Amino acid sequence: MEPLIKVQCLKHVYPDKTEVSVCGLDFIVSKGERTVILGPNGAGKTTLLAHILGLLAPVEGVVEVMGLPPYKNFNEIRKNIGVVFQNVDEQIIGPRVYDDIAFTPRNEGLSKEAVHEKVMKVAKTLNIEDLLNKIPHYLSGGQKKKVALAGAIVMMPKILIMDEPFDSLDPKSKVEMLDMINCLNKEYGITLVITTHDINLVLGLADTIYILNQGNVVAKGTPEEIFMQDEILRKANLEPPILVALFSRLREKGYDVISPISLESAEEQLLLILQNAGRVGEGVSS
Ligand SMILES: Nc1ncnc2c1ncn2[C@@H]1O[C@H](COP(=O)(O)OP(=O)(O)OP(=O)(O)O)[C@@H](O)[C@H]1O
Repeated sequence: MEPLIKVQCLKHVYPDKTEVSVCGLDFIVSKGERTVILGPNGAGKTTLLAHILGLLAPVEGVVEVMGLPPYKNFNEIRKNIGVVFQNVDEQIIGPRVYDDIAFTPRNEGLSKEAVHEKVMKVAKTLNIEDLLNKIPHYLSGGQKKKVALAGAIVMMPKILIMDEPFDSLDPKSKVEMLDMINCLNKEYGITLVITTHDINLVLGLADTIYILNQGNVVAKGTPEEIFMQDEILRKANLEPPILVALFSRLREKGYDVISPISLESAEEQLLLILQNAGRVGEGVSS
């Protein structure tokens, strides 16, 4: 099956002559996949997203979304992609939250009733009905992210692109955002492409991870595969999630554990170790 997104050895030159390349492994995203892009500052993650969105045109290489070069088919491609930019202030434009979310459906010429139905549905999905009358400018950072997400998915796009969705969120809001994003993927089949520096959230978010470093796509794999590759991570200024690091230390000490992909899997394995040591239920305190 044709991938939804394909990028092969992309080269971009910004007006000030800064050259950015995303070469090495091909960047391929299939329908329904949750793809996370990791990499140090300046690796080219946002540049890659801008190409997928058709905001930039490559000097060399292939960028295709649904088989088409996005920059040449901007309107058609953008109908199928929702986006939440890193700085959401730049994308929230409505005088009230309701108008902001209603922007795209109104633009598409939907009737007043149809627009209202869409806005209310997405507000309910993201649990932001109480914000609809507010002035976006005065919302908190986390609320703004949710409003931007609502605007991005109000037309239920095939693909959702998010640049640093957890940036500046408090721990509880990060988990809420993570759950919302996963729900959009699970319930509505939306394909996800996400960049983040929040490595500890990646285990619960990614089917596939790509690592970008110094102009190259240096690794692609499942979280389990990626977080085993210490050398690649180190070179890209990345550290494995804390749970993965802990379990690799346990392995080094001879415990028969596998890298956990969730808190639940870590808990299960730790309880087993404690059970085998005969200490579960003893209220271990030392
Ligand atoms: N508009 C621009 N004009 C000139 N150079 C730019 C522009 N936007 C980005 N760059 C440069 O392109 C390179 C890649 O930047 P990009 O924002 O894609 O990296 P990133 O991986 O998203 O970084 P971060 O993790 O810090 O967000 C950097 O060297 C950056 O300075």
